[in-house]
Amino acid sequence: MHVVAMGVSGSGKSTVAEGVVERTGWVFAEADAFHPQANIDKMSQGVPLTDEDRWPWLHDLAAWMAEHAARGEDTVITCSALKRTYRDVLRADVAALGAGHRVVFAHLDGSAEVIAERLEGRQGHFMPASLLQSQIDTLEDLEPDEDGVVLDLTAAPEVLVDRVMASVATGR
Ligand SMILES: Nc1ncnc2c1ncn2[C@@H]1O[C@H](COP(=O)(O)OP(=O)(O)OP(=O)(O)O)[C@@H](O)[C@H]1O
Ligand SMILES: O=C(O)[C@H](O)[C@@H](O)[C@H](O)[C@H](O)CO
Repeated sequence: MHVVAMGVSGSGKSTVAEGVVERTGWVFAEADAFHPQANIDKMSQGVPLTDEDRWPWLHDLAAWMAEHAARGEDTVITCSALKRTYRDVLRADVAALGAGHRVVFAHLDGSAEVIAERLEGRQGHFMPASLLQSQIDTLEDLEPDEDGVVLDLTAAPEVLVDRVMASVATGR
């Protein structure tokens, strides 16, 4: 089982992913830790990443999940995973290991206003609130054939973790 907490910057991915890790003890990674410094510098300067900036990063994350999957370990990651094609990359390496391995996306979804307030209240993070609009413009919702769940990001973190665990428990 591999859970990807997805959504735009400030949507609550880290909060939910950490809650899932507390409950399950699954191996955890923040996608931000996989960005090359050039990507972090770009975002810090308020410049949105391009597809070209994101592909190697997404492939590294997919490989990381599959390495753990191959050892029989479950994982939880945070990753914006904004486009369908990005999620296709994230799923691919684990899927190649065969049936029985799942990558479940948990999309933290909500209004720009609530997210902007959260970003403005947050200290010490490289991602400026000014990039929120480009994140929203880039976001493609989960499609019906994708294994995942859409969550209302205004719910309490414990409720969000309950929903993720319920969708993980449901076979696909
Ligand atoms: N369910 C929630 N209810 C209320 N506040 C929340 C909730 N989830 C997260 N927050 C707050 O919103 C802010 C952003 O959350 P968080 O860092 O988890 O988002 P993120 O999607 O991981 O952001 P980024 O992608 O920029 O790292 C934090 O200050 C966090 O405490
Ligand atoms: O795809 C992207 O543009 C990036 O992943 C961003 O979403 C940030 O890394 C993240 O949201 C900040 O923590």
